[in-house]
Amino acid sequence: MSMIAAFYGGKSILITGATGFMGKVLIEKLLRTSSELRAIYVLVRPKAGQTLQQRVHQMLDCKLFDKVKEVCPDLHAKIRPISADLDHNDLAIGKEDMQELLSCTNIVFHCAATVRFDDHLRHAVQLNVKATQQLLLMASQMPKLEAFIHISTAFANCNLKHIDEVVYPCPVEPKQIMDSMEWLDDSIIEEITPKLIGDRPNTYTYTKALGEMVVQQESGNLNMAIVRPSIVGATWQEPFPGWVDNLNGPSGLIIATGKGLLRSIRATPMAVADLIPVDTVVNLTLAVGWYTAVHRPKSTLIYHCTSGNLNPCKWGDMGLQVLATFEKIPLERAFRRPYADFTTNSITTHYWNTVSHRAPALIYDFYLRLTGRKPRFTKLMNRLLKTISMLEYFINNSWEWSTGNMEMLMSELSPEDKRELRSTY
Ligand SMILES: CCCCCCCCCCCCCCCCCCCC(=O)SCCNC(=O)CCNC(=O)[C@H](O)C(C)(C)COP(=O)(O)OP(=O)(O)OC[C@H]1O[C@@H](n2cnc3c(N)ncnc32)[C@H](O)[C@@H]1OP(=O)(O)O
Ligand SMILES: NC(=O)C1=CN([C@@H]2O[C@H](COP(=O)(O)OP(=O)(O)OC[C@H]3O[C@@H](n4cnc5c(N)ncnc54)[C@H](OP(=O)(O)O)[C@@H]3O)[C@@H](O)[C@H]2O)C=CC1
Repeated sequence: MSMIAAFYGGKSILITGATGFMGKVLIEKLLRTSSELRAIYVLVRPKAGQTLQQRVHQMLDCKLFDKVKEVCPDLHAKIRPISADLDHNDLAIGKEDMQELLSCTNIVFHCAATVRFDDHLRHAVQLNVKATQQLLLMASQMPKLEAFIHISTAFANCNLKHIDEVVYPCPVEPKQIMDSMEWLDDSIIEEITPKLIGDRPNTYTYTKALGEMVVQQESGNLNMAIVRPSIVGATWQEPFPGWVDNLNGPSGLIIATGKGLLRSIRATPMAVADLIPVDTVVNLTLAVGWYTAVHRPKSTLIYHCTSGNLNPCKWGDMGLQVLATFEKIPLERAFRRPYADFTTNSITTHYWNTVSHRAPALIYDFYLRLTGRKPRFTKLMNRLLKTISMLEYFINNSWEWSTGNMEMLMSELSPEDKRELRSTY
């Protein structure tokens, strides 16, 4: 058994964001490789009319957990759902649940966040800043806590071209931002949001940077680390290649290309596409948890989980690979033959959006109306173009992330654990 997997044996682990894309892969890896762990507490909010037990059962029923069920038949017993809602200042955790979390938790992985780029600043601050502060307060009352791992994003400081593994201060202190959200009304917050986020593209990257400042300022004596993944895509190898469960980041646009919906996108083909498979992010995150607990660094270390300076790929190459893949393995019921190209200026982008996106959607919806069916392509195309407008910033810029801490961590790993992590770089 790997040194890292053995470390988690007997441990009680608290995961926020467990029902999310990364959270599911984190749980799967822990259960598959450290089945001797004591318990995984998952903070889950009741959603879409489902109880948290129903949500957890539905989560464990997905294909991702097929392999785990072979090696960890009692996986349902290992998972302890805890009702919580990070939209509430007290996280809406019941008294008894809170007592158990405080008394038992050895490791915290804080993955929960709003990852929407267009979230209202009030909500983004609540989830990505205030909830982090609340969890740090909880962690400070955990006598058995060995490590608290905060998942941020490599784009928290995307307003810089070169980003080191340090926490960069934001112009306004997180406490002032959180306090102002208590009394400003939504319309005023909307008015001042552009000034507050400054040269960051959205509330997501801004509030992830604020969350890092809270970790730095309010972690006290906690044994902390921050992991900054870049653009997280489908699984590379574990538990099987190609698993993804959302349309975020590249996934939605790749599928839209395969369906023949996306025909052109404004991108800089020579810009670095810093993509990282979700299982690599999880492997690094578990290694960070182990290293932080065992070696107890003197300060909060930040680890860039990025590929750009170790195994660079350009958007142009990625686009060609996407098209070649769909040539070989076409998606079912495609709207058109997959073909897409990059545009590099606003005029050609506007032209191709009209000719290749809006017009065909209008024509097809007209046909659907004529044949008595509900039109839907114009709405879908508008959403796709809105998504692209949000993502364009990230595919027309390049960043350089230092990876000293990540490479130091790799040097501390056993050959077996190193192989798991190096499989991607
Ligand atoms: C030349 C060849 C080209 C080949 C193509 C390859 C191009 C790849 C480009 C990849 C670019 C990737 C850049 C990513 C950068 C991320 C950087 C930061 C990473 C992080 O740290 S956080 C994780 C990333 N976060 C996100 O990606 C969130 C971004 N999304 C949003 O913020 C919202 O989805 C958005 C964009 C504001 C849209 O909101 P909204 O209109 O409200 O839509 P919903 O999200 O509610 O979804 C409504 C509806 O649409 C479906 N949907 C969502 N996304 C997509 C999509 N990308 N494509 C198609 N359809 C999509 C969704 O399923 C919903 O459907 P319903 O049926 O449920 O209504
Ligand atoms: N995906 C990516 O490309 C990248 C992600 N990251 C970071 O990784 C982490 C996980 O991201 P990812 O898995 O993609 O995100 P997802 O959107 O897939 O998951 C977000 C998780 O947070 C939970 N959550 C959201 N709001 C609440 C709430 N009010 N109360 C309780 N839980 C809540 C969600 O629960 P529910 O299921 O109930 O909605 C879900 O489990 C985030 O911190 C993100 O910033 C960093 C870099 C890249």
